[in-house]
Amino acid sequence: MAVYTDVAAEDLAEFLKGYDIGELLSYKGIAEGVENSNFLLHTSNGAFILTLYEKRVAVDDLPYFLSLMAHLAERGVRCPQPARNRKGEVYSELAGRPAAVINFLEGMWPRRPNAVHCTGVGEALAKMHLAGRDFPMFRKNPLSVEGWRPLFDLAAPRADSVAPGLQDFITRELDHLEACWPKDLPLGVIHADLFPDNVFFLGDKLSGLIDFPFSCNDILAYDVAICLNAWCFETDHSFNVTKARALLNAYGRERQLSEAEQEALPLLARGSALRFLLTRLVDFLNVPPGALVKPKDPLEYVRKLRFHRNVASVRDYGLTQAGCVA
Ligand SMILES: Nc1ncnc2c1ncn2[C@@H]1O[C@H](COP(=O)(O)OP(=O)(O)OP(=O)(O)O)[C@@H](O)[C@H]1O
Ligand SMILES: N[C@@H](CCO)C(=O)O
Repeated sequence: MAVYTDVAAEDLAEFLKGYDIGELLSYKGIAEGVENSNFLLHTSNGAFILTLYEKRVAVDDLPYFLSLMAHLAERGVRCPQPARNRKGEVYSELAGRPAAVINFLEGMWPRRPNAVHCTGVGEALAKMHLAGRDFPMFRKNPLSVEGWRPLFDLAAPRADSVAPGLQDFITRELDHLEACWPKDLPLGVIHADLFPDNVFFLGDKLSGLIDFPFSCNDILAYDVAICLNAWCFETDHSFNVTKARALLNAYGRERQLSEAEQEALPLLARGSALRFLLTRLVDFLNVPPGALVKPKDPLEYVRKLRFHRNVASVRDYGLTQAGCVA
């Protein structure tokens, strides 16, 4: 359960007096997520989510992703909206952390994603990329290729305690990706963490996207690669090409991937696998004492990375050749 920071009832009640969202009736910590502390609030006006932003979220970045959520919603992308307090601010401070209240989104994230879910996420991702084209703010991705080595430095000395040879494996991968990372692919606003637990469905119909603190400006196809990793592998670690084809097809119907983007997919997927391997490894080695959180398995992403290293062409992702979908 991700509650790193506890909130006393009287502090929360005081904090909520600054908002016009009703009287606090109840609240509880949410048993999901690993990054931030989340609480479900019930007030006399309905249900809300309170987030206290933790280590990976800089206060200066809050206006970017809270404004992005408003921008996307105005363009038809379903996502929660930040509430404004009586001073007009979308975030303020609670229990010593930056905190925001957003509206509760109906739906459930899929515990066992199928090809229909993958179609939904491919379509929603492309629509988000298109809706982000006129978003005026800019945020560089701190977890893109330049950010990986500093992250690795935090974990390298203890990496082999997680799996023998891991330090060497990551070093070689990092050297390769830093040398070959693509420079000329289309850029835009990306979600950067669109995992199944961040996409809600009502039945088979996608009801919304959540969790924007990693959103930033980066290579659009990198976001597609993140989704391939997050949605298209089975629990036995095998790659499911039917799901990948569904995701890529649906994405392509809204925003066609260029030939260069398709050719770069295996490399982008390797990079995305390394990014999540590294953040998971750092978290695994540094669980804060007393935090109610179950760290995610870094080695899952070693397996995914190995898969992409052996990908010979985009056919392995369900694409017949650049520009055509099988
Ligand atoms: N707007 C919302 N409406 C309904 N439930 C929400 C909403 N936002 C968050 N949740 C609930 O809180 C859980 C954790 O939220 P979230 O994924 O944002 O946590 P996180 O720790 O910031 O992220 P993560 O570990 O996925 O990066 C979600 O799985 C969901 O159950
Ligand atoms: N989605 C991430 C955690 C939040 O960034 C992971 O599964 O490693």
